Amino acid sequence: MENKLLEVIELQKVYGKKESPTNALDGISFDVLPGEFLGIMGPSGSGKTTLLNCIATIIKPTAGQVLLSGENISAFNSKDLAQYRGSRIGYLFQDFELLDNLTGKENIILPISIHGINSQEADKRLNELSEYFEITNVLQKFPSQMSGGQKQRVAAARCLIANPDIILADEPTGALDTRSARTLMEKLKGMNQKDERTVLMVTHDANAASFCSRILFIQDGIIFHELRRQTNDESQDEFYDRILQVMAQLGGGSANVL
Ligand SMILES: Nc1ncnc2c1ncn2[C@@H]1O[C@H](COP(=O)(O)OP(=O)(O)OP(=O)(O)O)[C@@H](O)[C@H]1O
Repeated sequence: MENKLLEVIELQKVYGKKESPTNALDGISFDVLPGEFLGIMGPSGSGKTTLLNCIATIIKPTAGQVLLSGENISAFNSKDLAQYRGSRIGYLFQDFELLDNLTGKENIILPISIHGINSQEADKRLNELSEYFEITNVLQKFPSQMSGGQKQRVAAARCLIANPDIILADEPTGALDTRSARTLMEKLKGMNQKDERTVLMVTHDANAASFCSRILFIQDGIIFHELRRQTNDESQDEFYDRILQVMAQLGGGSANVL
């Protein structure tokens, strides 16, 4: 049996008061295998961000478990939790979340400056990631002096600097134009293929989703459909067409509904 990197087990999140609860996650369960590029799609309000935030320990689930390499993250003590947040997961946000008063370089190394990784190793990783994401020319610039695409590639380098086990990405192309979105997705996919880097990505965008190896469609906090790319004999364009078909069926005929 293949090892599971991440296991989401019967995860529930109820917001609000007893009289008017919102079941944002309704007992969702799935696994992520090492090296997978897993997409999560679903209509607005279906629980996608809640799911990522429970995995990232930004919010606490009402019930259920998340295991990383077999370890229950809700049982972590504060030291384990800091290590989990700082270096075992990398979070890529839709709106970049760079600090305005730090340069590109300072933003990228922030996670390891906090967690104390030796500076030679840090410089080596910074150089490799900057070249890979084509951001060497913006390392000395502030976010206000960068394009959206550059900001998101700086954010991607920051999320990889501590060499996390898994990247959690919430609508990473949501604030980008089509070309910058494509570049970002090609870079993430490249990382996934070259280093077997595991990615769990929430997206509304069928183009972005077509880079995934598998997609879970969620609605009302549970999985209602799954698509898997037939890697050997299905092109990305063919997979994109299948994603659009599911979106059209499930979204009432419009590919933009999800
Ligand atoms: N802090 C909160 N308090 C109360 N209800 C919330 C809170 N956050 C989210 N919800 C509700 O939980 C449900 C799931 O929200 P969530 O943000 O996870 O959905 P989503 O699929 O990410 O949506 P979108 O695609 O629009 O970002 C929604 O009905 C939402 O209104």
